[in-house]
Amino acid sequence: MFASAPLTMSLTATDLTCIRGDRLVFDKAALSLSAGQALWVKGKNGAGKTSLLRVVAGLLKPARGSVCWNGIDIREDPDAYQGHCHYIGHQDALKPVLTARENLTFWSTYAGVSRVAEALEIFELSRIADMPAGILSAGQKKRTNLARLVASPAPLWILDEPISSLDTHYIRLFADCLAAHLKDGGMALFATHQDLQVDGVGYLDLNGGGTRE
Ligand SMILES: Nc1ncnc2c1ncn2[C@@H]1O[C@H](COP(=O)(O)OP(=O)(O)OP(=O)(O)O)[C@@H](O)[C@H]1O
Repeated sequence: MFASAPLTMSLTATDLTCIRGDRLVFDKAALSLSAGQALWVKGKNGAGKTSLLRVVAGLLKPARGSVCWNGIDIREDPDAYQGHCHYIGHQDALKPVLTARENLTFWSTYAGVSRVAEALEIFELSRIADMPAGILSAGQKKRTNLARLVASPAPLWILDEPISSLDTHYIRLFADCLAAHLKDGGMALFATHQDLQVDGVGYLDLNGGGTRE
C-alpha cells in the first residue's frame, strides 16, 4: 500500500486561525481524518479554503493552532510529513518543456517510487504522454497533475479544485480514483465548487468560520 506509512494514520488540526494581510480569514478551525476518510472543505469565494489547505499542507503558517500527523506537530519534522502528503494546488506544477511522461517521472523519482506507466494509463494520458506539457489543453494539464497521485503514492491527498477543467468523464474517473484511494486506507482533504459524487465524504464549512458539520 503506502511505503513507509505506519499502519494507523491520523491527521488532526486544532484551533487553526489564519490571518492574511490584515484580515482574519478563519478562526478556531478544526478537523480530523483517519485512514479511509475524506473531508470536503466548503465555503464561498474568499472564505479561506485555499488558505486552510495550504496551512494543513504546511505551506502557510497559521497565526494560531497546530496540524499534527500521527500525533506529531508537522513543524517538528516537515520533511517526513511532506513524504506522506501530496498537495495539488490551483496552479499546475508542470515544467512546460518536459513531456507529461517526463514530468511524472521527475515527480516520482523525487518521491522514490515509480508508477508512471500505471498513472498515465489510469488518467488516460498514454496518447499524449510524449507531448510537451506546455502545449497540453487545460484539462490534459490537470489530468497530468492528478496523475502524480498515482505515479508516486502518498497516504494523504490535499487537493485544491482537483476537478476544474475536467469534463464529466474525467470527473467520474477522478471520483473513482479518490474512492479507490480511500478504500486502500488513504485520506483526502479537498476543496471544489463543482459537484463530486464520492460516498462517505465529510464536510468542513468555512462560511461559519471552520466548524465541522
Ligand atoms: N497572499 C495573500 N495576501 C493577502 N491576502 C490573501 C492572500 N491570499 C489570499 N488572501 C485573502 O485571503 C482570503 C481567503 O482566500 P482563499 O484563497 O483562501 O479563499 P478561497 O475560499 O479559496 O476562495 P475561492 O473560492 O475564491 O478560491 C481572501 O480574502 C483573499 O483575498
